[in-house]
Amino acid sequence: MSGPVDPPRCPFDPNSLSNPHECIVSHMDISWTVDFDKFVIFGHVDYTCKTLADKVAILALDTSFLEISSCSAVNANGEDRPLKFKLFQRHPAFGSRLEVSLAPGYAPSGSTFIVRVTYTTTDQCTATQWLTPAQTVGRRLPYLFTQCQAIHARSLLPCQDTPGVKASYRAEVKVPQPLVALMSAVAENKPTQPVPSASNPQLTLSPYYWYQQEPIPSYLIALAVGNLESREIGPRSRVWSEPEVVDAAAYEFIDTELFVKTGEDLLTPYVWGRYDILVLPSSFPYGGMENPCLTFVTPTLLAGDRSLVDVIAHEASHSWTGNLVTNRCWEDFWLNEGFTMYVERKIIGRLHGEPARQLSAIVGYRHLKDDVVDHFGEDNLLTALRPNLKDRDPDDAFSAVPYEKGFALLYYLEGLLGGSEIFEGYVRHHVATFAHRSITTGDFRDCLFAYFADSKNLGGGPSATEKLQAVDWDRWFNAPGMPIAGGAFDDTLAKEAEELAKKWSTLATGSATFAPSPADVANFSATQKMVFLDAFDQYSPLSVALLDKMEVLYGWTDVRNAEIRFRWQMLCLRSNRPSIIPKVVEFVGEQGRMKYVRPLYRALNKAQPDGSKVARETFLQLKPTYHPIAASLIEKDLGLAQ
Ligand SMILES: CC/C=C\C/C=C\C[C@@H](O)/C=C/C=C/C=C\[C@@H](O)CCCC(=O)O
Ligand SMILES: [Zn+2]
Repeated sequence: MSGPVDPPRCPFDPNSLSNPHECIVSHMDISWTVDFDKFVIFGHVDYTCKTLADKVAILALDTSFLEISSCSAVNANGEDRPLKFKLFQRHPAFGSRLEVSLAPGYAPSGSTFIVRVTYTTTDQCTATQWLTPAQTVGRRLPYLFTQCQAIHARSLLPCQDTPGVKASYRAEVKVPQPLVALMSAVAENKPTQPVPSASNPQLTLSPYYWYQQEPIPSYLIALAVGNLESREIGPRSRVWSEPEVVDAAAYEFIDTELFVKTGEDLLTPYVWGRYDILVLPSSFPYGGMENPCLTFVTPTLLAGDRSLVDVIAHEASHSWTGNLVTNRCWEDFWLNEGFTMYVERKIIGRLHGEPARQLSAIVGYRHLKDDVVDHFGEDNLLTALRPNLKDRDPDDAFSAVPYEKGFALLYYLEGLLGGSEIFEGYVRHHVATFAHRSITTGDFRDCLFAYFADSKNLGGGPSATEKLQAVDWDRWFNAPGMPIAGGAFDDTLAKEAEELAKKWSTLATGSATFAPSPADVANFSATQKMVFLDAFDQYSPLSVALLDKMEVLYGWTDVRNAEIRFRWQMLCLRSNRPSIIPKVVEFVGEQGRMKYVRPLYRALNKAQPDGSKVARETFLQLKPTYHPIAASLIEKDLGLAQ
């Protein structure tokens, strides 16, 4: 371990310590063994590299909490010869730069060569969560899954951990029988020969082979190992999960092909071959993760009535925006998520009509307001569409901003430039132009200007170019706070729910003649119920007596839809309704999706009289069950860590 604490950075990515501007990795051959006795993955990776300059002396890779055993150069016959390497002192957020010395004269500009790094993960690695059998649904076998976005891939394998670099990969993964290994790639049909484990004579290892032929950024490398079974749900789709939930998952996600097909109709052909879904154990920290060929999702989507499948529309949309056209660094994350929200809502519009697209945008705008106004604060520079992430862990900046402010910008441009159909053509052009590339916000803007340069007049008045020149781009990209335009959506489907909330709030003042009954919400869709619960944000907190009455009439507490359950619990916490506390403790104990657990812990922490004590005690007890990313962020939210 040597070198400065402030090591050299990638010139186009403040969150990477690698050197792809000098020496770029274009392919990785991964060879891993998964060891559930020691909770480590060990093996080696062969990197196919190309030098982009003369006299390049090193290949620099990102690592985080990895133990590096050796580095070597591999020749065409597969023989390797040792190379010197240096692991830098750890940077607190970005890990340890690994410098592999290339022999002098070894790599003149443009030459390609293979470097092998042999290593093992450790118990501090943040990309992996190892679950004991007791933490799985079946309670019989252990489970491992990875989550690499944003900068956790470096704790799974040494890599150029920047979305600005894309590489294909092949993998051989050995796992103990009878576990199954899945990756973000297409399975390779090879005869598999089980082998005895070198460290545990009782174990036999099964090898699994995967190939991702499309170059992808490191954050899309994914692995899951567990007792996994699948059901076919479409011509290119299977759903995978533990056997106990696989039929429920197949029921919930049966419409998956509709989303992928609509994405193709809107954009360009689907390039990834498979679109499979893996339903993870309940500690999975996100709603979904767009790992190519194999979307990872939380089991909180299993509402039993397909009411939360918009997340699949979202993850499928990433097949184009994010996975094919990728943000160059995490400061441009809105290009991934804003575009994906736009495409997701176009899919919703095509399948369920324009009012449904508008309703989804209304829910999203409210979510943005919660994060910008109530959580981060309107002056917080992290609420800029393009935040400065120098020396910042991207996880600390995560919010609804790149999603919903990004959507707001695109929706605003849609209105400015001739409406939904015309703008759809531009989004298709954006995807076709930038496919397989990693782009910046500047690339986006240049392409937009170029596409509309020929459109003289869209709907009267100034030309498209004049309209685009008048946009305050600097404010859109760099100013904190709510978007400078947007928020005005068609409320055909939201009105009734918002009016119902208003009636309840007038009950609070004692001036109303309104007599609520279960019939009020009987015909509401799940999304309308969300709008209803969200709408109370604009009114004073309801009394506990009124919430008790609402509970009796509408029965929110035991609802299975996690979005509704979450909103109801937040509403009750805001009013310090004591009977909700055990329900909140139960909910944060049965799943670890950050979208729910983080705001719930924060609200519990503020609840009177002793919410803060309950929040801290509950968290400390549940911490070992949470994903490392979730545990570390909740710890900061509760003021238990910096
Ligand atoms: C402006 C924000 C700047 C940087 C953030 C960069 C990366 C974010 C990173 O920390 C990880 C994000 C992972 C997201 C995965 C899935 C989400 O789409 C899930 C959304 C929430 C949910 O539905 O549970
Ligand atoms: Zn997304």
